[in-house]
Amino acid sequence: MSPIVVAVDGPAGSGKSSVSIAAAERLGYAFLDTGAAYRALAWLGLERGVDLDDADAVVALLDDFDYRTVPGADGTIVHIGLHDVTTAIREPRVSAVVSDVARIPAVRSALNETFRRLIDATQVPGIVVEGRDITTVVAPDAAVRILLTASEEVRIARRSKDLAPAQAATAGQLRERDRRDAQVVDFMTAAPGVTTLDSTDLDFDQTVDAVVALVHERTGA
Ligand SMILES: Nc1ncnc2c1ncn2[C@@H]1O[C@H](COP(=O)(O)OP(=O)(O)O)[C@@H](O)[C@H]1O
Ligand SMILES: Nc1ccn([C@@H]2O[C@H](COP(=O)(O)OP(=O)(O)O)[C@@H](O)[C@H]2O)c(=O)n1
Repeated sequence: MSPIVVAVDGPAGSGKSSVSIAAAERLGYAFLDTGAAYRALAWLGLERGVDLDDADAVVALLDDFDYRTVPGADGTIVHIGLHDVTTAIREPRVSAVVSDVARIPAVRSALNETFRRLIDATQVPGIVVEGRDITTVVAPDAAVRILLTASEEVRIARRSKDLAPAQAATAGQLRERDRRDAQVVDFMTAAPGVTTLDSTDLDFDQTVDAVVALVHERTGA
């Protein structure tokens, strides 16, 4: 049977990963972080010294992109081949170039196929899938579709808290990544049928509660 899909989109630092992981745990659902795959491909490109502005060269990386994920205690453990890249893909040097990889249409369609396969293979009743175009492109028929937002100021403050001072991403970097990503997919306005959840004035637990409540409301479960 197809799993219940909870699709969550939103800009950087809105809480998509952390809130989705906690909501999935409460619901007994699986969790899929689609951004991790874009980050892993960008990491591989950097590792191989590929010019990420060269779309053909980036697409060629897909032939040799042995992407594997395993659920971990704090989120997804990401491997490329035998390499554990879980931490490396979150580094600012990857955040700085991931949008270059994500803007290539052939990359998006290949990764979307992977995401749909992973969703179909879900062994539990549901899966929370988070990214930028899940409600609109990857799973537009999802039972629950949420746009998770928060003011830019709050998103930057939340994100800076996660990074070591030496790594602190500037407000400018986050703003620039959102600006470039928004040229490819619209994750700032809710598509028809998508519920906007603004977490600016909600704490973490309140945000998770709101997602779980919406899932119960929409699925009757
Ligand atoms: N409603 C909230 N209130 C306070 N902190 C939050 C809230 N939602 C998320 N956070 C925190 O903000 C940070 C960024 O969240 P994250 O899940 O990485 O965002 P995204 O995946 O959208 O980039 C994390 O430290 C997370 O724990
Ligand atoms: N569905 C998705 C998910 C991520 N992405 C790209 O992948 C990057 C990293 O996504 P992410 O979800 O890890 O980013 P954060 O919001 O966690 O910082 C984004 O900046 C986008 O360029 C995308 O294009 N489409």
